[in-house]
Amino acid sequence: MLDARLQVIDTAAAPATDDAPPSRHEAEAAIRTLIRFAGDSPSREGLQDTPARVVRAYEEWFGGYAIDPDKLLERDFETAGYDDVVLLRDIPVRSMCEHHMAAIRGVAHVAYLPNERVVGISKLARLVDAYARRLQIQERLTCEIAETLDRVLKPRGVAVVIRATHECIGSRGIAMQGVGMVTRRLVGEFEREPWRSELLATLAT
Ligand SMILES: Nc1nc2c(ncn2[C@@H]2O[C@H](COP(=O)(O)OP(=O)(O)OP(=O)(O)O)[C@@H](O)[C@H]2O)c(=O)[nH]1
Ligand SMILES: [Zn+2]
Repeated sequence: MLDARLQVIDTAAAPATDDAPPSRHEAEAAIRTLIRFAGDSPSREGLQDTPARVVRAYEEWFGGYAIDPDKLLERDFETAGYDDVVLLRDIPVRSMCEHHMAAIRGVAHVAYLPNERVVGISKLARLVDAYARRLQIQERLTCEIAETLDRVLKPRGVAVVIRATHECIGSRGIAMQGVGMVTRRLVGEFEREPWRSELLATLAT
């Protein structure tokens, strides 16, 4: 009995390393701390369920860590002779900036030049989402999408362009709404003419 009690106390007191995933209980306690930091009371009726809701929301916003992006591209198909650009436009980007944990919202355009194999277009949108739903800077998000598609599918070229607004600029700090950031990563034949100009012209329309 005493041993069991000591064990519980020991576990609770065990120092968590920075990288170890916390329990749900610890995550909810952290939200209660932030509510108090904001100046409100976590025991107030309207806030009582908020820590559990926020933790559930985190599981959605950061669900990308549980996804293996390579696996998304595992199933491919023959091109059936198609060798021109495949471009999926306006894929919604819902991410979080790693500096402020504030929302990044925008769209991604993902293009590739097939090399005998193509993937289902939903997989391109899933690939964007898998990397977006992590703590990100826009530059890394852009590169990770392009490099994964290049490495796994091995097409002749890959291009990823992201246009997004950052809530950390819109609602705090410099507090400027509507400032857009554009990033792009061109790989393989898209780095060179004629595909480079063709792609950029297509995206401008
Ligand atoms: N390059 C890049 N910067 C980003 C991104 N998201 C946010 N930032 C910037 O990251 C920077 C962090 O700079 P710090 O000076 O450490 O943070 P801060 O004091 O909150 O900066 P301010 O936002 O200028 O008040 C800020 O300039 C943000 O605008 C991103 O995706 N890419
Ligand atoms: Zn930020």
